[in-house]
Parts: sequence; C-alpha cells; structure tokens
Amino acid sequence: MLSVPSAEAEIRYHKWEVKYEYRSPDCYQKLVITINGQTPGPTIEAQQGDTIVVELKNSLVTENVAIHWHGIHQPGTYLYHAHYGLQRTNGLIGMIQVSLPPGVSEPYTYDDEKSIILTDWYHESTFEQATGLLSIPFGWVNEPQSLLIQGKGSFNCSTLGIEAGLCNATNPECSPYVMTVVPGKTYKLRIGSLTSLEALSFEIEGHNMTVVEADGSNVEPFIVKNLFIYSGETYSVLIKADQAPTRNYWIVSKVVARPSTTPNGLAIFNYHPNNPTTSPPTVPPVGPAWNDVEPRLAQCQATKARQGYITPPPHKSDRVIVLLNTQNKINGYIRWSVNNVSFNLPNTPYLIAVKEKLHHVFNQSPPPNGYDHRHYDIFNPPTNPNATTSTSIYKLQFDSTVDIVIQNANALSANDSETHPWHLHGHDFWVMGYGKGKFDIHKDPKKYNLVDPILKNTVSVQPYGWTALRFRANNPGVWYFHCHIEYHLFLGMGVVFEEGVEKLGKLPPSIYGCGDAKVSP
Ligand SMILES: O=C1O[C@H]([C@@H](O)CO)C(O)=C1O
Repeated sequence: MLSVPSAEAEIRYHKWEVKYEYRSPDCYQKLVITINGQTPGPTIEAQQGDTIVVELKNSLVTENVAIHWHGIHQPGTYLYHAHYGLQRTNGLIGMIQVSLPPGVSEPYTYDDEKSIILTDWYHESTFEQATGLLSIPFGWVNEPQSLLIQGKGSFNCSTLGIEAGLCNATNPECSPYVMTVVPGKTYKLRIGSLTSLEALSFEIEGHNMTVVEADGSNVEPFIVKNLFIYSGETYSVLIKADQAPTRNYWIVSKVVARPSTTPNGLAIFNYHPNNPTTSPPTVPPVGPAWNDVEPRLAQCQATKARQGYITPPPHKSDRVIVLLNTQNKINGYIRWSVNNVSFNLPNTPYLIAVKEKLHHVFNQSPPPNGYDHRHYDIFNPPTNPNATTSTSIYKLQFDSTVDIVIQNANALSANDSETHPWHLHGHDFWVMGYGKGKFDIHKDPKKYNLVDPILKNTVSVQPYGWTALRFRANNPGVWYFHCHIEYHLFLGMGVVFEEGVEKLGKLPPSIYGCGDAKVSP
C-alpha cells in the first residue's frame, strides 16, 4: 500500500483479529469493534517505501469487514478505518505514521512526538442507527453522547435511568487520557479525526499550537490557539511545554458547526513530574462559538503548502465538475444527494465491473456534470425535494486535470446548511479556494491559489459555501469521493470517479466472488 520504493524498504507484517467486545470507553458499556483487543487499533508505523502486509482475521461472525487505508501515499500522518456499513462508528479505526528515510529530515524540529485520534461516541448501536436512518419517519442519530480523546471519554452516569447499571464512573477504562510532557520540551503532536458526525475544535489550555502538517503535506507554519479538525483530516502541530510547570492543563475537544448537546471531551496535559491523574485547577476553556464560520474559514485559508515543499498545480484544468450537496427525499425517505442523485453502491465491485465490461452491473449513463445554478436557490430548502438514486459513475480521462467544485446548499429545513468534509480516495488534490454563497464559474476561478495550494485528501465545505479542488486523474482505478460524515455517506452523499482501469493488469483472483463477479477470468 505504500508505493515509493527506497533502498532500505522493508516488508512489515501485522496480524490483526477484528471482533466485537464489550467496552466502556466513556464509562457506559456497549459493544465496540476492536483490533487485537484495542480501539483505536494498533498504530501502523512505517518508513517511506515500506510494504505493509496486514493479515486480518474477521471474527465479527455475522459481518464482513473492509478497511480503508485513508490517504496513504507518502511520509506523514494518515488514518485507517472500517469502510463497511457503519462499522467505523463502532471504533474500527487507527493511525498510520510514515517516517522519512534515513538522512532525510522534516523541515521543523522537536524533542519528542505523540499522537491522538479524536472521535465522537454514541450509546445506541449502529444497527439501531442504520434502522432509524432507513425508516419513515426518519430516525436521526442525534448528537453523540460523548467525545473521545484517544478512545477515552467520560459520560455522566447519573443522567441515566434504567440503563444506569451499564455505566460505571469509576471504571478505569474511562479515566481521562493523559499526555505527559517534560517542561521546556517541544512536541510534535499528530492529531486525526475519525468522528462519525462532528466537526471539532481542539485545544490545549494555555498553549499555542504551530500547524506544520495537514493530511501528509508540509504546511507553511501558522499558530493557532484552537485547531478546527473535520472527520477524515489529520494534522501535526508543534507544542512547547512552556507554561507554569507546577500544574496540569486541560486538553479539550469541542463540537463546532452543529448546535450540539454533547459535552466537551476532556483529557489531561500532564507536566512531569506532577501526578498525571490530578485534574487541572481551572475550568476547561470554553472554546469557539459553534456557529462562527469566520475562524474556521480563516484556518482553511491559512493552510498552504510550505515554502520549499510546494508542488505547483497545473494552471488549467481539462474539465470542471460542480457538485451540489443537498438533503432530499426519495419515496419519502430522507437522503443526501449530489446534483440531485443519491448514490447507491451496486452489488458487484466497480473495479471488476469496469474491467470486465459487465455493463448491466451499474447505470451506464454518466451522472450530471453540474446543476441548474441559474434557477437553484442554495439559500432555501429545495422547492422540489425529490431526488433520484443511481449507481452511475464519472469517467475521467486518464491523466487529465479535473476541477471539482463542491457547493453547499440549504438542507430540508429552513436556515440550515451543514458543514461537510469531503474525502477523495486514491489521490491528493490541491485546494484551490473557498468561498461564501454560490460559486461563480466566471469570477471565482480567477481567485484560485495557483501559487502554493496545499495537497490534501479531505477538505471542509462550510455552510452555504463552496470549496474548489484540482487533481490529476493519474491513478488507474475506481475511486470514491464522499462526505466523511458516516451517516451522510450511508444516505447517498458520494460519487465515484473512474480513470484508466484499462491500464491495470490482471486483477487478483481473490477479489472476485461478489455479486456478478463470480469467477476469476
Ligand atoms: O442528515 C441529517 O439529518 C438531520 C436533520 O437534517 C434531519 O433530522 C441532520 O442534522 C443531519 O445531518
């Protein structure tokens, strides 16, 4: 899965067993999915050029499992997670850290490094969630019960009724996560978000953070008090333990972009040699207002490629696809759609269907290249909320340069436009620009950043706003591009790009067997 060969390249083997186990990450006991007994799962460490082999035993008994190696292509911080139904929500997640080969160094210095994954946590099972989402009336998952920091949170057990017996506030599994630092030292902290729903603000009380990496790309450093992080994103920040060393400090994750009832996630930033379990003497910082888009956009705009590490984008694109994000209805069921088409996965894998020309497997007419921007009012609920569903895919010309503009709109109820993190498989894209309101195809491309755009694999689209990306369709295959909110993808918020499948050699026989891909040719 890591593709850059180097002289020192190694093959690193991992043996995983994936199973359901009872755990109490926020003190409330429920079934979670573990890898070798852990959630988040083991961190995969590699050096650039290594080959990783993961031998996975699926002990889920009644479910398949699919793991997505999210963003992998070069040194940096990445994630892995389940990509099958709502399995990610159950905790089947982890981090991938790719280091540079010997003799090559990062363009910043630090004394030591740490890593954390941020998640949101629900007490309802994913089966109940899925059932609600697929019902009339619509059963929305609502706000999560907890926010976890490296798999640990703290639910207030005293708020429970008959389920109180499942909650134990003194269970050591839900003691706060502790990050111990030595006064005066500088740390590289890798942060990944694999929330199912929420956009987060992350901060360490009293400490600034210098952002140096985003989704595996070096960032022109900038300083923040709180970092906004969307599901599917990774960042590295530098933090200096430069505050009064006589006490501990709060680490806080907080929901933004939704009017949430979820309490903030708390962990302890422990100055050695203070007692790691001593709560800081202060009230945790309250963080930014959930509905203030300005500081979020400011962080987006500040995230640029680092000088000396800029990969300039092609100055022109061969094709522009505008994707309008809407919440719709299909036969009375609530769905999410792109250009009025709600995505449905066919039973046969696309890669095999395209390669073997199994035309009956999915809808062969291309999905829409845009929407009727002259007549569609993005600031109000759709006048016709009904969408259609399709399995069709975008065929991209191999090695062409493609621009994607993701346009946000009002959801089904008035005065509601959500923030969506969009994630592309198989590629990094340049982030060309962000804007408020309706994208103007004549004026807005003139403002694109052609100088130092960052290469990312996940990007946020703010309420009633747009985000423009550019990528080279140079990775033969079939690639998902989707909202990284687990429930939105489940409800159809995604598209599929295909490029250069004819260039692929014989597909491995082991991937045949599903749907109409019955026999290996
Ligand atoms: O997909 C969603 O559905 C709900 C709401 O729009 C309808 O209940 C919500 O907040 C979402 O993000």
